[in-house]
Amino acid sequence: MADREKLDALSLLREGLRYEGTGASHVFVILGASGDLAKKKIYPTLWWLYRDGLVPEKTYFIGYARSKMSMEDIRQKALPFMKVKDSEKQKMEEFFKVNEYIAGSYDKPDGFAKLDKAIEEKGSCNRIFYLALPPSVYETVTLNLKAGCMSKGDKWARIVVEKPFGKDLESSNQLSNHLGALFKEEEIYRIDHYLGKEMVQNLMVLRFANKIFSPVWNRDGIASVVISFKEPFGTQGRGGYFDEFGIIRDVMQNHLLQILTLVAMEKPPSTGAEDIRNEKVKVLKSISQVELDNVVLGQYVGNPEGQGDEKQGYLDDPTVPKGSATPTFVTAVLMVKNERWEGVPFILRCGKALNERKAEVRIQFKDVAGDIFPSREVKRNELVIRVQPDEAVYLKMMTKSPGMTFGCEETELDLSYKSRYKDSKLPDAYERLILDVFTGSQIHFVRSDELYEAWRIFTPLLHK
Ligand SMILES: NC(=O)C1=CN([C@@H]2O[C@H](COP(=O)(O)OP(=O)(O)OC[C@H]3O[C@@H](n4cnc5c(N)ncnc54)[C@H](OP(=O)(O)O)[C@@H]3O)[C@@H](O)[C@H]2O)C=CC1
Ligand SMILES: O=C1O[C@H](COP(=O)(O)O)[C@@H](O)[C@H](O)[C@H]1O
Repeated sequence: MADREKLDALSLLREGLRYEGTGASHVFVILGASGDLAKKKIYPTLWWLYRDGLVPEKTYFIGYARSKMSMEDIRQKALPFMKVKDSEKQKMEEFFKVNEYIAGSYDKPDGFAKLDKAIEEKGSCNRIFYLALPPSVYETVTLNLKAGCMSKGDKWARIVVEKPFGKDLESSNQLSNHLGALFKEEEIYRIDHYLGKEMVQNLMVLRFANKIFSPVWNRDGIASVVISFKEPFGTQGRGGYFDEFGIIRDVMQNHLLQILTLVAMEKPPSTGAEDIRNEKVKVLKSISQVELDNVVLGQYVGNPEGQGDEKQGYLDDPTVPKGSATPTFVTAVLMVKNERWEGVPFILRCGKALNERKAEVRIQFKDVAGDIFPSREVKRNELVIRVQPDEAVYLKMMTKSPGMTFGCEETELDLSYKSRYKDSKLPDAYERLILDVFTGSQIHFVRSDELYEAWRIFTPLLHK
């Protein structure tokens, strides 16, 4: 991490923890520590934050799951994803010294009593519980946490929940009601990792810190908005999970819809979490349920002439049930029915096993009225925000073809991060979000009413 960014993150950390007294220790508990997300994302992220001095002093980490494993086993599973340099080996040893693992069940209190005892041994501390678990066990686990593992005295506890937050409006409401009965909203951190991505976070700055965009950011200036996500690989053995959920629940209802809200919302009164989330909810409320007529669904098939994985269709994955009709691709048109956006289509598209990895937002502006150029070459302006790979913002615009000619041509005003910010290393989305959990910032987390609206928009389609 570049020095400037590290300083910013450190000041954020200090700011967030300012009122908690010095020397308060923190315990970060990973429930489901034996699993895929834990090894690929959570342990590596905790290590990067620890390595960069971005967790509070005296922070301890406890893994919890049913499997009889040792901390050494967990370490071996996570190491391939941790990107440890030779020069960091000593620091990594220190990191694992403040890690431990406890085996226990999810549905009985004994394991949670053991967990609480292990936390208590660290002294009076703030507690973060990260549910890296299948949603089927959220209810029992949170009941047990509430009953036996909450912080004491003036210390806080925060619960981090991974998507999927339910399967439709009804199941999501059930989960929300359950969590709402146990914890206050400010204790619940619903992660949508797209909210931790650099260019998704940049949307608000681009929109609200640039005078040039505000007069045209509406139905008078914009013809359409396309938000897309493409991945070049298929289910890769995650077919069991994916087939139950499908691409709409996996990507569109959460990641793409979150991006849409940031593109379409009104300017919030401040950058406070509640102000921003209030505006996001207002936009969602203006979106009507998606109609089947406005949707195209697809499922990838194998290419017999392709290379390697390309030969495999969705139904060739042994973890996918035979004959499944689960979509792996979807395009849907959403309309935001308010004064700013009436008539502007928001086209969301996402798919697995496509030709490339790309996520981007394309804002297409309207035609220039009364084109005076004889060649009729004038094309619409387009503002593209490339989320990944190679973060960039570029504006497609017309310019005079250089030289004697008076013709026009399309060109780009290009802000590519690789060339403009050569020395910056952008943190991973999970790094930002876990740091936010420590500092208590919910700006980039999903509030329960946002979730309600998101499911309202997609549930009828999903049921069809
Ligand atoms: N993996 C990923 O890339 C991503 C995952 N997520 C979400 O994160 C959460 C965790 O995902 P992931 O790590 O892949 O899941 P896993 O299937 O790896 O499950 C995590 C752990 O939970 C326990 N577990 C698994 N199945 C059950 C079950 N049926 N009943 C009780 N316990 C079970 C296992 O631990 P043990 O048996 O030791 O108790 C397992 O190691 C999920 O909500 C997922 O949707 C979100 C984004 C990406
Ligand atoms: O949440 C999910 O996101 C990933 C894509 O994340 P990215 O950060 O690599 O773009 C997707 O592969 C997965 O199916 C989905 O559950």
